[in-house]
Amino acid sequence: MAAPEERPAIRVALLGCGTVGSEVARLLTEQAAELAARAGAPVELAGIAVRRPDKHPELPPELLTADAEKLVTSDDVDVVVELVGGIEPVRGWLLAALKAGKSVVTANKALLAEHSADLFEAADAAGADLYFEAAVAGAIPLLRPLRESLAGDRITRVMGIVNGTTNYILSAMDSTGAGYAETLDEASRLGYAEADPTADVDGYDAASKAAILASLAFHTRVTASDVHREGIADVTAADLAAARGLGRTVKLLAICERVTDDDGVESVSARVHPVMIPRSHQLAGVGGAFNAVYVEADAAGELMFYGQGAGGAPTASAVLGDLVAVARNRVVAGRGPRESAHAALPVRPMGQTPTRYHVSLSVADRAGVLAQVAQAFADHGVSIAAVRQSDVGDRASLVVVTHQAPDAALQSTVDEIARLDVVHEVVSVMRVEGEDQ
Ligand SMILES: NC(=O)c1ccc[n+]([C@@H]2O[C@H](COP(=O)([O-])OP(=O)(O)OC[C@H]3O[C@@H](n4cnc5c(N)ncnc54)[C@H](O)[C@@H]3O)[C@@H](O)[C@H]2O)c1
Ligand SMILES: N[C@@H](CCO)C(=O)O
Ligand code: NA
Repeated sequence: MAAPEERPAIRVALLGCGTVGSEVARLLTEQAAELAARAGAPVELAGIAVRRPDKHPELPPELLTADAEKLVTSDDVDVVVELVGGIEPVRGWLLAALKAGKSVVTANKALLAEHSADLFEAADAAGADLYFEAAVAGAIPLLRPLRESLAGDRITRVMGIVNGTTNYILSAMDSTGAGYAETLDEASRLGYAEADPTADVDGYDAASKAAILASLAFHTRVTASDVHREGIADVTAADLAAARGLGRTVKLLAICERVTDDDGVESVSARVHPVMIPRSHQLAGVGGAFNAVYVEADAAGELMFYGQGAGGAPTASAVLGDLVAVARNRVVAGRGPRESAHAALPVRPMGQTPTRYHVSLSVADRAGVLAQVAQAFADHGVSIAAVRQSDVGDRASLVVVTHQAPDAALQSTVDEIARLDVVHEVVSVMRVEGEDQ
């Protein structure tokens, strides 16, 4: 076999040269010799598509174009690296590239969470590769472990912090005691939240990632619309104070589970919502903009993946890893893993998903109140795990933590409790994960 530098180069079309793309372009140039040695052939930029080429004096003008559509099907291109983001027009470009036999590396979780089936089909038909490690948890190697290293195991659960912006905000609210709006303003001022933080704070970003994780973990097509989504905008300083009182904290978690019902029928549940977890839980110690994901599998047991989930260079690391994998496959005329959706499990609605609740109430401090509250739980078939009462003047603060019950039963219980005359205020309602110490 010829030396790597003597083999025909793998030619790369880079779409987008912003936060992540500019780091990919830099590393491709600076590490050209090492990348060639690892891939088995030189990996070279054939073109870079950006919205405004005149705004990029730092890039070689002969590589720049505003016409991504034309670049992706050019005969001179083997691999398309997409770092533009969003669904249209990117979906059309990538389908055209795959149909033309180009392999695709992308960091685009929004696109993959909606359209990975079409993209994989196009890749399969043309014998091309589709890699997307950077789309979930940035630099952290997580998707390839799920697709490859754990392909022989049976995964039962994937749970973690997959959005750095919301983790930063919740960590700050926990340490300062400040409210949500105030903390979001501060995060924006410091550059930890984007100008439009909607996709992060309302949980859309995490829900896309949950869909991708559930699809890979359970060999089932799961799209973003299958994921139950709640963001952090309704998390209050009172919620964090209630959590603190119980030795817990609040995190926005993506939780993907294989659920088996009493008849042995399996389904998949995927959800994103704020959760109270014990401070002793390893995810509680994940602060600031970091990401961490737990994977539980039958044979492997528990695995934890931790690191930087965003940022130009960390995300570019994952993109370049994929690019080397794709280049290696090209050099030996092979292919990476295809879509694995053979299990085709049904997706369980949130209402039927077993969860546990923490409910903090301000109630009248008189005989029979606790009995009325307990009766509401009993009426909905919800079993109570712990109750704590403390007196505050003529009122009492009542904290109830439940055992697992269908989420819909827990919701109806809380609705009924809120209507009881003896309940002055529902101070905080939140799902809980992890054992109490
Ligand atoms: N920034 C991060 O930390 C991070 C982390 C993980 C994944 N991602 C994903 O990576 C992708 C890129 O993110 P980013 O932060 O680098 O975005 P960015 O906004 O910094 O860069 C986007 C780039 O796309 C180009 N572009 C936009 N429209 C175009 C068009 N019509 N034709 C050609 N070029 C066009 C822009 O010129 C710009 O260079 C997104 O899918 C994002 O979700 C980003
Ligand atoms: N906006 C995302 C970037 C990584 O996908 C975050 O805050 O984690
Ligand atoms: Na990753």
